[in-house]
Amino acid sequence: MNLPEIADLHDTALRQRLQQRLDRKTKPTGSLGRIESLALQVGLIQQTEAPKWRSPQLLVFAGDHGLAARGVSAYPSDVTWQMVENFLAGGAAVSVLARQHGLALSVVDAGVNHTFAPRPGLIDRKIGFGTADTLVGPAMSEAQCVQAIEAGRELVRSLPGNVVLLGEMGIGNTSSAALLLARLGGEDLERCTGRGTGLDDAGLARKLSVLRSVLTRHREASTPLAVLAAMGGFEIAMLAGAALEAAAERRTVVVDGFIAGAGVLAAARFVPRVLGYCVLAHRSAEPGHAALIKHLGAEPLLDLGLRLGEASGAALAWPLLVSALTLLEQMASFESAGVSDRRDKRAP
Ligand SMILES: O=C(O)c1ccc[n+]([C@@H]2O[C@H](COP(=O)([O-])O)[C@@H](O)[C@H]2O)c1
Ligand SMILES: Cc1cc2nc[nH]c2cc1C
Repeated sequence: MNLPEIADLHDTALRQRLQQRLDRKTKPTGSLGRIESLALQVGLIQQTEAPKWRSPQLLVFAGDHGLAARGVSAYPSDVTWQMVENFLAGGAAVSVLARQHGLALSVVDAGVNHTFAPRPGLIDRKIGFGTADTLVGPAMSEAQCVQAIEAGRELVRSLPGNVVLLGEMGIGNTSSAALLLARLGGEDLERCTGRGTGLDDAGLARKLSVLRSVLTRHREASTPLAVLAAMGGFEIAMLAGAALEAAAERRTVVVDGFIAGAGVLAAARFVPRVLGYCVLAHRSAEPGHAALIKHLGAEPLLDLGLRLGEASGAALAWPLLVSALTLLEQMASFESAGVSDRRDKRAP
């Protein structure tokens, strides 16, 4: 597989200049908290003291999962294609948020078990009509997995802009994400597995038992590609490819929730530097996300109890990303505003 080169972000001189620029703004040092580290990160990604957003692209990768037939989700697989129709018709949460924030929304058919009529906003990169049942064999062949990663890369290459917001849709994909986290992150499966779309206690116990058997079934899969092929999904592999290409092109990568994060974890097992380009939009209510966030090494922007997916958290976080760069650009400095930057020596 062809993997892209991703530059490191260790330009210490630029980091210092960005930090100085932030520190000269009319505010107590560091008082804009996470917004400041965000502006600094994006400045390093864009290699400038004056970063700007251009043509943000909201991408929702959709795919079906053979394992869904095992009762690991509260909803049937048909919801995947039905929600894709809803995204395109403008009625889903992400459609509303994309409209509200003026974000270009593309829905990518990575492998939904349905044939869609072509239309604007729908990108056909179908690898298959859903993955195979990972309990009986690999979800996809390694060749299909490479095809999905490369399709994600090629897709980003074809889009304008310097920031992508990545999300997904796929009934059963919290199972894939949990399995990837367990195997690629070395976490206990119990810590990685949650209720997804809303399983009850019995459903959660069934899901855990199915996933335990899947992990045993694929205990021999050792390379990141083998693991992703065995237990991933078409939409997850394609999202991983999109993240890799975006980082290689110095685009900022805004990562939605638990499943999108698992895609980025897989991407990081191929090229670790991808993580420096990622902004985690939010902390998902799916319990495995806490462990995943540790592996991704970044502090999420929002913590709203979201567990929807479809890039809705990324779209909700977007105004914060806009604010970070607008503040860096437009806030007055102590000098320009004539505000004293000396701390009061009388303070204890
Ligand atoms: O992004 C998240 O953190 C998240 C957490 C729980 C569920 N989801 C969404 O719910 C679907 C997967 O849930 P499940 O129960 O079918 O595995 C899929 O379409 C995801 O977009 C998403
Ligand atoms: C209705 C519904 C909408 C979703 N959006 C993302 N995952 C979803 C799962 C369900 C079930």
